Amino acid sequence: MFVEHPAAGYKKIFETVEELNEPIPARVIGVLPSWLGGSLLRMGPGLFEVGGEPFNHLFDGQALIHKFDLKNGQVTYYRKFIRTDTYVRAMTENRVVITEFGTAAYPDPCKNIFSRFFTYFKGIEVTDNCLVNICPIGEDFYAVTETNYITKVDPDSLETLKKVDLCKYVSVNGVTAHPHTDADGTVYNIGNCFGKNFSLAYNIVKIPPPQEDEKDKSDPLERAQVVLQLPSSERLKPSYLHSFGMTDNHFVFVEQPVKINVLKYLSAWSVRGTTYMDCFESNDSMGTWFHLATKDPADYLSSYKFRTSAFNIFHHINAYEDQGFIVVDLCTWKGHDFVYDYLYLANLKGEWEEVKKAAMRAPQPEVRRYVLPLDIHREEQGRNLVSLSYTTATAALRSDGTIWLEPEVLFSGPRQAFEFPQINYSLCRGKKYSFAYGLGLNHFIPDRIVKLNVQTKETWVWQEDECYPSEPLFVPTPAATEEDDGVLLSIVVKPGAERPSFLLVLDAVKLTELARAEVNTIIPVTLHGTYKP
Ligand SMILES: CCCCCCCCCCCCCCCC(=O)OC/C=C(C)/C=C/C=C(C)/C=C/C1=C(C)CCCC1(C)C
Ligand SMILES: [Fe+2]
Repeated sequence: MFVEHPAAGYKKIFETVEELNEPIPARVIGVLPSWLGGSLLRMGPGLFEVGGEPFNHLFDGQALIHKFDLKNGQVTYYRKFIRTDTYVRAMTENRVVITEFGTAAYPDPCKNIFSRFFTYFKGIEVTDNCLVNICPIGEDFYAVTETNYITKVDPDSLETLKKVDLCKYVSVNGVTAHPHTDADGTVYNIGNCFGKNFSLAYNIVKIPPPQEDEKDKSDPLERAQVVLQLPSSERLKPSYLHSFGMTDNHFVFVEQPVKINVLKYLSAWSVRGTTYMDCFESNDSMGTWFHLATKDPADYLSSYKFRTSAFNIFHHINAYEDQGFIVVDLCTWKGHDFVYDYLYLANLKGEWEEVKKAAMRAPQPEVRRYVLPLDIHREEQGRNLVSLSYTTATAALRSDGTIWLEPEVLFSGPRQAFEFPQINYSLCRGKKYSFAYGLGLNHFIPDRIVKLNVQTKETWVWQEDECYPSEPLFVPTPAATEEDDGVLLSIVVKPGAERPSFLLVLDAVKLTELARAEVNTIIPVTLHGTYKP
């Protein structure tokens, strides 16, 4: 049975806060591991209205960067708004100037009709509101959303350094906020590309790391290149993509039935009041397609046509190769109805009974394992090709040459999502693993931290009354010998408390609390982040 939230304290995580002029000290309760020194950096929305106009969607608020510094058992907290064009112009003109994900900008009412006409047809002003994640590329840190604009920030001072247009380096319209990084520092990402003559594709981008022996100080982005193009299931409608999978030798791309209508997108900007959200539509017949490619050399495995029933997919948990199979663990939402339709702030900030009612209609979450055979023979039609002893996931070749996948359910609860997944990334990326950590969403409200053993399905939970946590990041103990030897870091908001937010430090083995570092300010919802040792 899930926890009820009749006091609706979660509303507080969707409210505007001010940035800080300097880091503030936190009060530490409990004992921080002596080895835990570094910075937890996280991104999220921090300004939910401007000039009296509200931002409508969870992904519209202006990007706020947060930092908890941990050093010698002491903790400080700091936050700054990123000086994106979107933010600076909103502040200067005291209105929404650039259209956000679910909020449209209107022409300046103070300008005369001719100047308004020309601003209107000046073209697309794509948002640089980098509220989704902060990612290292080489020695640099970038705050990112999913457009072609990323913003370089100083991870110490939180100053905004520069706006970077990825289109200047590679052919993409945007990339995900979830790149993968190899052990040698190579960064991979994937993005939509609306090429010339409407040739649509998903492009995989590779950014090699700085070359140490050459004392290479050049910008790694200068060496970025598209290494592979994956085809789109529909000519003018690429699927929305939020993350992808990477094993030691393969890329996994899951093409979901949530589509971007490119014609609508390109014409949207001349239709007053249109937002990115208006350009999505569901394909109710394609189901979900899996695409595989080899990594080095990057090559699309076009003869494998993996299909399954419709689901939304935002977060890959992990993927790995085992005995000729690719195992893909995903946080799914059943059906083709778009989950983002349920993330308008008016819904999330409702009274508890309304929040529950709205979530009843939304797609239902499930953590699933899919298994893709790499070695397929024509004569094997109809029978299950998956021979891994530890999974019930199946794959069967059909007469039309496609391979139909059925998943193994790793975690399921009605309207109880295991989302914002994390793993021991440095040890387990692309490899067989046991543990995933996630944020528990109760009718979309984050109210617990969950650990899931993906092999046994055992779960562990941290939960406290009136507490609203965020994505838990795993930090390994130095020289750890076990996969879960480390801590989880999560920012928790407890609205009624004397100090209403804290950095929570959990022992990742059983999710027992080691320490919390409390601050005297509300910290609004954060989406993703990184730990900088
Ligand atoms: C932390 C708790 C939050 C509380 C509720 C959360 C519920 C979540 C349920 C599902 C999981 C969803 C995870 C999504 C995570 C996330 O961070 O998403 C943010 C995504 C954003 C801001 C995407 C922006 C994308 C844009 C602006 C895309 C623009 C484009 C098009 C639409 C088409 C043309 C190309 C282009 C410009 C890239
Ligand atoms: Fe995400």
